[in-house]
Amino acid sequence: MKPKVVVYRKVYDEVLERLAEACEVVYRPQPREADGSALYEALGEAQGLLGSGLRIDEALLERSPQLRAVANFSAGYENLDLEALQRRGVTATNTPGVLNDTVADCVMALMLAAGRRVSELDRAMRAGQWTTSIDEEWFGVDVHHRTLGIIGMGEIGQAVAKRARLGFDMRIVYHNRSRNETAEQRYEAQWLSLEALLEQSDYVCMLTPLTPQTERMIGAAELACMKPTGIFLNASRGRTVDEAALIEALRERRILAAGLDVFEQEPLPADSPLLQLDNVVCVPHIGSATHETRLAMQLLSVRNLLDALRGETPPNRLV
Ligand SMILES: NC(=O)C1=CN([C@@H]2O[C@H](COP(=O)(O)OP(=O)(O)OC[C@H]3O[C@@H](n4cnc5c(N)ncnc54)[C@H](OP(=O)(O)O)[C@@H]3O)[C@@H](O)[C@H]2O)C=CC1
Ligand SMILES: O=CC(=O)O
Repeated sequence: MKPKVVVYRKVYDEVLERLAEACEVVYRPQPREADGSALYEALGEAQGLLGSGLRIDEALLERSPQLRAVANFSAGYENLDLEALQRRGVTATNTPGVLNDTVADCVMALMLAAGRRVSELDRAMRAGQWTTSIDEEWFGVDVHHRTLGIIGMGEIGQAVAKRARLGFDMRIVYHNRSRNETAEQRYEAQWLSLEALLEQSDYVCMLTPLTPQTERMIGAAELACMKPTGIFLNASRGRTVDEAALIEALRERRILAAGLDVFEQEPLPADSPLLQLDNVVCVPHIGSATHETRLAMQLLSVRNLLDALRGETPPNRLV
């Protein structure tokens, strides 16, 4: 008998077709902000679960006694309670790697847009404000030859460092718990303490996973270490930053600008002060959101799930 697999997010047809070759597929796509309750009835007989973002913890596992494998199609996996999964012998996987270049492109877009004020000036033009030749009021700051500080020099961090070093002649500094020799050799990246990185960088980019150690790693004290001309970028998770402190620093112009792909609450509430600040460029968590990359992530999650259900070790096993 084919194992029953519940898919809880919208996926490409090709993904459903691939799954259906080996599994009985129950397709229950629900928006990311839904609480999962519409899914619960399908979970009773599920042996596999595929999607991203749903909190998978003891309470959900309690409802899914047959579950053997959980496949996240995302690099981040803070939605998974790995200890609970391990206790129950459920294999869990994510999809790192295939999205590195796409997320790094998005980080560069945020860096360029924040530095050169692309969104703000686009809004000004549309409002009919370009009436005379432009002066200093609309000038931005350079990206090339500046210092980029990457907090979390992992797979995506290195893809950002490559673009910044080889394409924009930037100096790369980074902060990890351990040294990244590849980044040091390939991109002349220099390890710094967090404080030194914040003090020396023109652009600071957050790219750690969300963990108990990185939650609110950037708060008022850290933002105060940044240059007043510094630009803060976040493509990790919103909760790695104290968003209220960031808003305050941007509002008071204690830092110059920010480029944000991720937010404490997603979707970002329409009344968020971030949306009122001209020195903020926001995009709605689109780091990996191209068709090619989303399909690659989903197909990798299918491979992970099928391997796990066959009793083989999947390429991206977490537990
Ligand atoms: N915006 C988006 O759409 C996307 C966002 N992401 C986010 O980016 C994150 C990173 O992805 P990826 O590059 O693949 O992950 P990696 O695991 O390859 O890299 C994470 C890096 O963070 C460092 N790190 C972890 N904990 C700490 C800490 N406490 N202090 C300092 N550094 C730390 C690690 O180094 P060390 O262990 O030495 O400390 C590692 O170098 C994901 O977890 C996800 O949250 C991912 C994809 C898309
Ligand atoms: O945020 C996206 C991810 O892949 O993680």
